[in-house]
Amino acid sequence: MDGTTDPQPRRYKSPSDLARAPPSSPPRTARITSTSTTTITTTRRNSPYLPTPTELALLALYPAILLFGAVYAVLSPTVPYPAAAGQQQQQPPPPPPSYFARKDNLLNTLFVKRGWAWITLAFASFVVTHPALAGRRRRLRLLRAAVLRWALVTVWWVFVTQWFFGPALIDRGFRWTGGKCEAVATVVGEGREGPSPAGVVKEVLTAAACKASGGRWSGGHDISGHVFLLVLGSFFLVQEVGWVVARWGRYLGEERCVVMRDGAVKGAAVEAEREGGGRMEGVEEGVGLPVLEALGLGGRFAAAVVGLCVWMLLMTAIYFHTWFEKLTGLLVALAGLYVTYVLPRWVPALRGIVGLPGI
Ligand SMILES: CCCCCCCC/C=C\CCCCCCCC(=O)SCCNC(=O)CCNC(=O)[C@H](O)C(C)(C)COP(=O)(O)O
Ligand SMILES: Nc1ncnc2c1ncn2[C@@H]1O[C@H](COP(=O)(O)O)[C@@H](OP(=O)(O)O)[C@H]1O
Repeated sequence: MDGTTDPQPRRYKSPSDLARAPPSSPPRTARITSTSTTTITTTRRNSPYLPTPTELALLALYPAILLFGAVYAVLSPTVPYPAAAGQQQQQPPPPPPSYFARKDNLLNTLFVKRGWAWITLAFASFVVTHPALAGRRRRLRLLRAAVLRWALVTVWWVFVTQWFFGPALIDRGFRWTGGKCEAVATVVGEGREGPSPAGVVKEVLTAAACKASGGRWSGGHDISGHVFLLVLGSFFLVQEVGWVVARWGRYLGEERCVVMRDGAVKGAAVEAEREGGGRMEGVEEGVGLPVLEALGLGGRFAAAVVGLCVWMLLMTAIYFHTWFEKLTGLLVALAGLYVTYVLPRWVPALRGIVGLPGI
């Protein structure tokens, strides 16, 4: 079809018409159609302020898993509900209803408890080996931005679970909501060991220190660290691997949109090409490859790590915490993901530093 001879009145807006619209306008579903004498490519314009439809569909899996776990825990006769309630009673806890309800299950001790190291390893093996990230100039630029995004999510993981200028945010949140370390049996440490009356409150600032001193961390809102880490880590890998492979193999007909410095809204690839970095020069083509092959070894390793995260998230959803603690774990992870992957789409200065995966 020749785009120059169109007797019909125009039913669509041109890219420049759409770009001129104020950035605060509601998410658009208009189609941008660019024509040449030989091909027509159609791209859906998405809001730069929100994840794309595919990203939203993937993100929706997380609350769906948490909801499924909560419903399963209520309906299953073998799962005591709420699972965390056992921690609040003096009696010995009931036997675990399944292997994965045990805190010492192998996947928990070897995978989740070292979760950030696994996620980092999967990410590193993908970015170092995947052919889509080849090409001299491209490689350096893409690697630098990818490592900066890794640093951003890693800082968020550190602040939330490990250290935030003192106790981590999870520990601070627990104390802000009235939580305390109660002595339950014996006091260990400070050179003495002996019985301590149950219920005595000890001045301890972190869950780990409380546990180490033989106390029980109780009374506050305990954001689920597992839900936080598993959501943050798995979606980080989905972003870093997914966009690179999807663009390389042209699996997705959708594009992330970005706000340019002049306020115009454009497809992310258009911006990259303008700056001379979007074309995959010197990069082996991935079009037509089955997805498993296109992922490469590093991508398959990352996919396996994502699979384990999803499985362990389901186990946490069924056997641990209250639904509200799991919900806050999810929200805190989503906040970090938004800042790393969506904020740069509408803040050009930030995009100039951390870039977008695959662009
Ligand atoms: C991306 C960088 C590219 C550089 C390439 C270099 C290549 C390096 C190759 C491999 C290095 C892999 C090791 C990287 C280390 C990165 C730093 C770490 O992640 S070390 C920390 C490991 N620890 C964890 O992962 C702990 C995870 N656990 C938790 O956060 C918590 O236990 C919990 C939140 C899951 C639960 O809390 P709890 O109180 O209930 O236990
Ligand atoms: N999927 C899972 N498998 C095993 N244990 C889990 C788990 N999810 C959460 N837990 C345990 O439940 C407790 C609270 O988890 P979190 O706050 O990280 O979500 C932690 O116990 P411990 O801290 O005693 O190991 C953690 O190990």
